[in-house]
Amino acid sequence: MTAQTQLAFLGPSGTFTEEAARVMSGVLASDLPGEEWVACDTIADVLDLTASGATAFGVVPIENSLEGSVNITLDWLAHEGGLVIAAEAALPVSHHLLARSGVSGEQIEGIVSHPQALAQCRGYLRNHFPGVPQYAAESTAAAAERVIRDPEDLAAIGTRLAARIYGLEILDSEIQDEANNRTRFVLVAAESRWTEDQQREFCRRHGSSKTSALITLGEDHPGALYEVLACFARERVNLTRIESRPTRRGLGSYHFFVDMEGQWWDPAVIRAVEGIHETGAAVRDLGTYPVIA
Ligand SMILES: O=C(O)C(=O)Cc1ccccc1
Repeated sequence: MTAQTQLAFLGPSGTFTEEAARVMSGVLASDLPGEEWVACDTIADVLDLTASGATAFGVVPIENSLEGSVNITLDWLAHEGGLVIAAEAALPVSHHLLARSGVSGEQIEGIVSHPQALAQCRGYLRNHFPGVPQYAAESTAAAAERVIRDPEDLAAIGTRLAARIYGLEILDSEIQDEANNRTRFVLVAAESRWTEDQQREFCRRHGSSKTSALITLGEDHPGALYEVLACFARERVNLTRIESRPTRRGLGSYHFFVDMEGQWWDPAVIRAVEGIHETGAAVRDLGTYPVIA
């Protein structure tokens, strides 16, 4: 099996990320490798494997409508480098409470899940399981696996599919605090193999496109961010998201993730990027890609 046929995702089987990968492979069809999918233990493992070329693509969560950014993903993209976004899908996320068969709600000694899932059910857990300890897992399906083998009577928050795969019962369903809970997932590929030509072809075949960039301001001065944003405004490039993350160079030092409508090679985007460089800021292309769901 070569890397060209492999897709890495946050596993084990039964995660939301796997669901997103399945939706992406349905839409992208022959453009995605169908032969071998690799379940990884952590988001960082998915990104490492894909950046190293061991797998052709990776799928990870990047943002949730209730909890905001998945910082591990953003920080990896900023600090490790070598990956670009090849596609995006935003999917509804419903959480369920899963326990071993025969274990009732009153017996639950702890709740385990991915931190984003615990956070998205914060109100429910406060009302129904006050004082019950919560444990973080690398994914919702890893949490379901833990419920099977842990000597304590734990419950996991996870997908219906995880309940089936791991033989757990659904104690309660749709327990997320907001009905309209959505998560954005991204398909990533190594920058060295996912060239601009491939990005152009992918967008041509799969429609609407969006561009992500990482902006690092130059020397600190009043209006530095304003000057950068003015470049987009001047060229009428519409931003759909701006998110700051620490650069790790000390308190008060940030870089900015920006999503925009349009393509990296559009004349207006090219002019905006040139203008940003003139302000002393650095801009890194994180990919132009189709939004498929
Ligand atoms: O843990 C999972 O199943 C994931 O795919 C990560 C995640 C967790 C919570 C909401 C969306 C994605």
